[in-house]
Amino acid sequence: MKILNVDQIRALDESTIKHEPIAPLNLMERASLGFVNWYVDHFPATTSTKIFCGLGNNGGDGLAIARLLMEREYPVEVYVVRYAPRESDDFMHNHRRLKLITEDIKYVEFSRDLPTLRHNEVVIDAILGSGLSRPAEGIVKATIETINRAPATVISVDIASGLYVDQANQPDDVIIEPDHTVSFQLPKLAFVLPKNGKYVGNWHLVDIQLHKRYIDLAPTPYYFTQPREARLLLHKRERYSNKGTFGHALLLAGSFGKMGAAVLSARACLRSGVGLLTVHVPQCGYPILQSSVPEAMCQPDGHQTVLTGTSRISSTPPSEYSTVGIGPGIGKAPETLTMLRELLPTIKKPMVIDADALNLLSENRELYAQIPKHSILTPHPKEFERLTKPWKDDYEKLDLLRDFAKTHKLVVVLKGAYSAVATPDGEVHFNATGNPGLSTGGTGDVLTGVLTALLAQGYDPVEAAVLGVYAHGLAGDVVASQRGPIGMTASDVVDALRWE
Ligand SMILES: NC(=O)C1=CN([C@@H]2O[C@H](COP(=O)(O)OP(=O)(O)OC[C@H]3O[C@@H](n4cnc5c(N)ncnc54)[C@H](O)[C@@H]3O)[C@@H](O)[C@H]2O)[C@H](O)CC1
Ligand SMILES: [K+]
Repeated sequence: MKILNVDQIRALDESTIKHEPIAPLNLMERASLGFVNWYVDHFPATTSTKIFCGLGNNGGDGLAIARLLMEREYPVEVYVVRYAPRESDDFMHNHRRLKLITEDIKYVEFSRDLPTLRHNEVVIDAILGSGLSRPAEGIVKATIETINRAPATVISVDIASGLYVDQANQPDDVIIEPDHTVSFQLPKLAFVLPKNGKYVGNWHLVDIQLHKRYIDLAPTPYYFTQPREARLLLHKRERYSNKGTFGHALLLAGSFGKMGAAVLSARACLRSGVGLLTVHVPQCGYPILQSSVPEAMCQPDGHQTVLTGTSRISSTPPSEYSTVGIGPGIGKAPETLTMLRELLPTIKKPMVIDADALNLLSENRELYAQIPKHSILTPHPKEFERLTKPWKDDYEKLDLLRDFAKTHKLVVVLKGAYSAVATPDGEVHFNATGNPGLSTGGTGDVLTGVLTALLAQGYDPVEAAVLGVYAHGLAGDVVASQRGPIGMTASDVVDALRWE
């Protein structure tokens, strides 16, 4: 599913009006009805509902929503925040329609006009929508502050008032902090950026049949992966396949005290359909890996506690495996850096690079050019900062991410809420699955194992990253639903991986 920018959203609106064709007022009615259907599904008709409307089309939506809820006998109060002398045409039209069914529309010009908001009521925020062009001030600001202080449940129409659709807010901007955002048809970039969490709440999309052809043709680097889209990437397993069909992966992982990372990664790799797996570990890890992951072959390093290289031990060079995954628990010993230095130029296929392998790279940036093109890197934000440089907000981080992936022709999975998969072409695919329970030790090692397995099976690296991140997050969601997010461990996530 595409994520469009604010100009495209406006043009999509116009394109729908022109091509369907539909009168703007009827499109507003359709959007408002979509919101109301969602609302009716979530809140009973006894819910005391206060709707705050601005003077533009977001406010127009609010007025239409008020009328539609009144028709359904919800106890509704309407507050129009009068911050400017002019209203939009569709606002005015809906204002007239609402006045036909109620005399009781309240106007907020000064703070004293604001009502007291209680915990057992719902506030619908229809003050400002995608038309936001400057920070909230004056009575708009005072209204937003009053709503944010209130114990009421808050639901924003389309987007929280004060939040920009696709550009950074300033730290002192006043923005609604909703419990839910009910938006129209397509997600907005602001919804998937981690720092905006409290300005978005739980977000939901209602389909208002905007012009499909416009959406299909609209150029955008940003996508939100829906479950259906991720599942389409899954390869079917042929009936007459054998373990050779699914590749032979080499995983370089572990060091003294960090063998758990190797075990988790290996187990995840095997649970993700790899045909054969060889794990290269320091000698101290040999009995650990052999006994805890009997399905994997184990190759001990020449060194007791850290990884130094495969060449003295094995006659099969890493380049002969279907793919190589490196990083979980390897530490940053000088010998391990030497190994990485020697390894990278020999690998001609995309590989998976994680954790301390990324840290070693960031401390030796001349190695970036040696990373096989289209390899998958899986940094968390701190690791990504080390690979690049600090950023001032999520939008700058996103630019850095796209730039880095494009410049080095890599697939970069920036982990976090809505993990972002950046492609060598400069696209970014935001992932829908996952929950805060995944912020626990070892889940990153699990992801490395998953991605290594997918590359070994011949998945295209971008598809592997999108599908792998989706499946990993989904496994986390399954665990969270069964035992709650707090007690979740990385081993649980491995066991919950499913491919169907
Ligand atoms: N695209 C769709 O899918 C549909 C969207 N709808 C709704 O329309 C709004 C966008 O409406 P618009 O009139 O363009 O903008 P706003 O209502 O957000 O703002 C009105 C107006 O206010 C001015 N303004 C901007 N910033 C401020 C500020 N900080 N303080 C005061 N005033 C400000 C500016 O001049 C704006 O033009 C969208 O969100 C949906 O809710 C349609 O109803 C249906 C289809
Ligand atoms: K709003």
